[in-house]
Amino acid sequence: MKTAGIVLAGGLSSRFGSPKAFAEWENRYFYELSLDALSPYCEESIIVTRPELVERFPGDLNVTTDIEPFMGQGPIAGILSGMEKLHAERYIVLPCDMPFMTADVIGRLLECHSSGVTAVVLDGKLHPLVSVWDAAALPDLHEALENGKRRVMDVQEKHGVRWIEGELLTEDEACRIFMNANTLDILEGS
Ligand SMILES: Nc1nc2c(ncn2[C@@H]2O[C@H](COP(=O)(O)OP(=O)(O)OP(=O)(O)O)[C@@H](O)[C@H]2O)c(=O)[nH]1
Repeated sequence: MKTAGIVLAGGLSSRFGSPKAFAEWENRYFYELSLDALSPYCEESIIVTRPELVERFPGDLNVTTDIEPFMGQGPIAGILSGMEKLHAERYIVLPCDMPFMTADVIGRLLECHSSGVTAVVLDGKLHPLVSVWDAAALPDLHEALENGKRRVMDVQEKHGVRWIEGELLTEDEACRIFMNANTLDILEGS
């Protein structure tokens, strides 16, 4: 079964103040850290970003933009666009703003996935973007966006999302690994 990775790297990064894909942690760009976490499990990965950022990525990477007419319509547009442009039977999706995500956690998430959609909940907080999707969800992503619905979770629920909780990682790990670097302050405090 072909598994592909999708790194969500669009959006405005308005809280962060500069494109989060090119924020750095220990001399690695965030997008590189996401690709590192995905690479052991994905034959190929694709980065879905804003048009003006495409040229900033190295030419040997698979980089694309949200498809029209859903450009910039949130993470759901990035997931749909990644699936449209890179064909696979299942996808591991990661936002580019979780720089401490590990390949080990992604491996455990994948092990928990059987069919439909699998995503993460930790301490009652949902992380719908850290997720595994069967390609069968693609028509429903389309339909949602065509109807102006942008909530990723609505599509996940339609596919009987399995929320993975304690089996994925310990409480100590969770806090840091699932840290969303939405602001520079959060990153600087790490
Ligand atoms: N491809 C794509 N990715 C997106 C889009 N909007 C957000 N993302 C990505 O989805 C993840 C979560 O994004 P958010 O933090 O909610 O939004 P953001 O636009 O990055 O940041 P803010 O402007 O501060 O809300 C990040 O990895 C973003 O890069 C979009 O319209 N298209």
